[in-house]
Amino acid sequence: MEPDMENLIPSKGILKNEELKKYILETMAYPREHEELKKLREATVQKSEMEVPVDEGHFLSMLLKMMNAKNTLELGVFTGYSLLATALALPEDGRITAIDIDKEAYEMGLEFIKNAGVDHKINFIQSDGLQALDKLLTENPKPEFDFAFVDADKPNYANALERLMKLVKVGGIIAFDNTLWFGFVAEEEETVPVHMRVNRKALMELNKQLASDPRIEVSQVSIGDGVTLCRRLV
Ligand SMILES: C[S@@+](CC[C@H](N)C(=O)[O-])C[C@H]1O[C@@H](n2cnc3c(N)ncnc32)[C@H](O)[C@@H]1O
Repeated sequence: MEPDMENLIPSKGILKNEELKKYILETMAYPREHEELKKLREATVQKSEMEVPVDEGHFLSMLLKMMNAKNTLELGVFTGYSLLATALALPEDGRITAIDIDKEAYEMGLEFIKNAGVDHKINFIQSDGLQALDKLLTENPKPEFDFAFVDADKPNYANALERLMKLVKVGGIIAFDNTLWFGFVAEEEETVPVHMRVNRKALMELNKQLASDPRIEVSQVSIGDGVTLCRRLV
């Protein structure tokens, strides 16, 4: 094995053409990025590059507005880039239940969410994701969410799906982030950095499962790191 295969951190996202990535960001994404999203992104870069890319933020915003989404859920908040993009897209009386095991990162981003004037839409729950979903199901077993964005631990995506099939309304959308995992889902395992193999395997299994699940309509969107939209049919 190559010595750097253990720790290699590949370029973010599935688009391998750096010039095209730059073109998309510079012509369309950055010019329309909300000022507080930009500040949040710049503050976050110093911590890690885990947030959704700018063009994906626009995509989520457009989708939420097209759906007239009002009540949404997010699993995996980090410093809150996708959360702030969602909060800005929802109407004044919109509501987001945001779950993350890590409160410190959320609190770092909260300053920008407050400056954007949308913090009143957010109910942050510090918890393990599946535990929080189980609690929500016990408290209110009726489906209540229009949209759920899943961006937490990848090996639990399939477990989250089963809970979200009960929490998201029929006709609502469950969106899974990173489903193309840097493009590694289409590469041989030996070429994948060792620390990225567990997630690759989990996401490949999930993609297979989603493709044949009759309870949902699916669309694999090749943006960012791959987003799979699942529309609940039954
Ligand atoms: C990729 S980041 C989310 C990025 C975020 N959507 C954004 O746009 O900035 C993944 C997050 O999932 C959280 N996470 C990981 N495992 C979790 C678990 N079991 N339960 C809840 N949150 C978890 C991590 O703490 C981390 O903040």
